[in-house]
Amino acid sequence: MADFDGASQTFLAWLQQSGAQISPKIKLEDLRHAQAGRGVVATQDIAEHEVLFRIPRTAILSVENSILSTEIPATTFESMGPWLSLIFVMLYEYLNGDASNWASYLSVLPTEFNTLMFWSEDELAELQASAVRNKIGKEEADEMFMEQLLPVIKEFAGMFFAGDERAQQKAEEMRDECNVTLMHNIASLIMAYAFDVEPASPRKDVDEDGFAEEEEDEALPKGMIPLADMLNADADRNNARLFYDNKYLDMKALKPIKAGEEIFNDYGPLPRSDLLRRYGYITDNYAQYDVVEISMDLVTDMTTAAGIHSEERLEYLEEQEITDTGYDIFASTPFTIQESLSPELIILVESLLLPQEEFERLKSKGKLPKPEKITSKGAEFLHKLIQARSAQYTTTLEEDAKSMNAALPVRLAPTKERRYAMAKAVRIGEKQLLKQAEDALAELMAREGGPSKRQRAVDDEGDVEMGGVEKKPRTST
Ligand SMILES: C[S@@+](CC[C@H](N)C(=O)[O-])C[C@H]1O[C@@H](n2cnc3c(N)ncnc32)[C@H](O)[C@@H]1O
Repeated sequence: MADFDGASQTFLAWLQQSGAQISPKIKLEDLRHAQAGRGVVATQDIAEHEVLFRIPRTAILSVENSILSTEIPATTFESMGPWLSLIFVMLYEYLNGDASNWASYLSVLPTEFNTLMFWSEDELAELQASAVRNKIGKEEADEMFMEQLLPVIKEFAGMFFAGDERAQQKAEEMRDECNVTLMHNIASLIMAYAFDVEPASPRKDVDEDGFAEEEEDEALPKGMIPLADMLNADADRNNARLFYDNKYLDMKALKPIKAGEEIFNDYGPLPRSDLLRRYGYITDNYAQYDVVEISMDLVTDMTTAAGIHSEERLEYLEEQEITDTGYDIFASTPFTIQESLSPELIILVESLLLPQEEFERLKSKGKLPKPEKITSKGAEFLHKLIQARSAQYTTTLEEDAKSMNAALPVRLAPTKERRYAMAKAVRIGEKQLLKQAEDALAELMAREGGPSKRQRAVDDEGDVEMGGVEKKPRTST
């Protein structure tokens, strides 16, 4: 406890010496009793728009501020991209130990994680058929470290190991398991802590609210922003946000905050599966963003079994940017097919069900079936598809509900039990979405007069112009 609080105090003192201004109305709190590490808490009432702390850009742990950027060509960083470049720089700072400018900051960052990357096989198995299991990316990261990071470390070994005469040998030793683990730890830190840092001079490509396109955010340099990254998050409890200025970054209150309340940043509208993958925790407040994915492989199996698979039609749908590796069902309240079912999936199914003549007619006009008009055949097929997706999970929703252990709150359970419980909450959320979709489709079929009784004739009003599909963003991969 003393070490933990001592490290917090040393960190805050270092940050202030580095030019940060921290409001006396906040403190860094030990929230380990709630499995939330450190967090920032108000010690006095705070008004809306009040600045909670101000961090100079020079204190950001980034490529730009690292000594490596003065010694290593910009093209090397460009070829590595923002993520790998920051791993490279953080690795350098970690290996520098107490000599690093950021040593006091690095010592308050965790060395153990609950993110999916670090789960054992039996823990991951509790997620059952959740698509998030295919998005952990451990092997891809290993490959990136070996094929892109190690060659750069070797090339600049003299600089990276600060003139050590064993520099080349040390660069070779970066392949060792303990060093690869360190790379994974740093990558995990970046995933849960780093910010996409807006440049000092404002960009032209932001919208009226100051937000950039997602692809442009991806190209932004990543940086570790001390203290800004000590804020936890909990879906709709967000009460603070970081504002980018020329020389400083200001964390400001978005609403009045009472003394004793925790200060929360916004990690985004993440489904609980993704929250677990990136941040290693979940809360019920994120259930509103839950998603279940139906893979294209399953769609292909089912369309083949139904005798409606058509390469020619899939090619056309690919040209129209309808096909994907998977299709999401989103949470909605109240649940509706239109809000929750991926329009691309509906278009795909309806296109494969069309009589050839009808398909040819649409194709010749560059059109697609309308996603808001589901035929009875379409509903019947989607219903079967959803049942098949549910069957991919090894237990049913009812079985999960029966074995729910209410005795111990998730946040207090020992690590393994907590991971099991978090995985179970994720898979239950996904199964609930499937059940809601199944029920809504069954209702639609009943309304339409039973399976296949009525098939909508596609006319000119029944199709959409190219590009007329409003896409919801897929969950990140
Ligand atoms: C940006 S950091 C926040 C600071 C972190 N609590 C610490 O001690 O370093 C993100 C990490 O904080 C934890 N976290 C954030 N919000 C949380 C919450 N509402 N409940 C539990 N843990 C949370 C998770 O471990 C997450 O990966």
